[in-house]
Amino acid sequence: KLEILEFPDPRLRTVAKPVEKVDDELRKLIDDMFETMYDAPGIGLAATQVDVHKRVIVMDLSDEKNEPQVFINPEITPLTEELAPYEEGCLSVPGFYEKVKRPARVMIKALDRDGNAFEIEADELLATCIQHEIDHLEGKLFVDYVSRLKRDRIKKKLEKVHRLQG
Ligand SMILES: O=C(O)C[C@@H](Cc1ccccc1)[C@H](O)SCc1ccccc1
Ligand SMILES: [Zn+2]
Repeated sequence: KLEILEFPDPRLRTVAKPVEKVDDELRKLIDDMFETMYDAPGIGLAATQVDVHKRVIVMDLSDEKNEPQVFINPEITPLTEELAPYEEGCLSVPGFYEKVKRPARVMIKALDRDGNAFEIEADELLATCIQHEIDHLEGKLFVDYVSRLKRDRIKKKLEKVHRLQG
């Protein structure tokens, strides 16, 4: 299992670099990310969250936890101006949930775990989750979409928890 960085850790603000080579070493990272995500548990995880600054995302939205999806060097294009709200959480901001509005339908182009290019259209939870994960690769967190006041309160509460953990 890999350790998940927690807000306000400045390493979460790193902009991830594109993957050069989809090789066995990268596939080992991907497998470790899936193990970490399923254990958390979560439905998505970006490499940034485990302090690896490469453009790699893993996701599994299925109830049975048997539909793993990998997005390497993802590119996203909104397909509508319509925004859809969702009560988002984040494994890097444990215990906090805030309403975030994001484009309701997006096109995603990425490489899969074998390095093959693919393109999918996403809506609903898939659209929300992939946009949340791509934000991580840009060093952005869902708390960046709430007021400074709310964000500072969340920061103070988590800093206290981290102090108590020693
Ligand atoms: O990136 C993460 O931290 C994992 C996120 C992914 C996510 C955030 C917001 C909306 C959808 C997905 C979550 O912590 S995974 C936990 C979860 C499970 C079901 C629905 C929403 C979030
Ligand atoms: Zn997150």
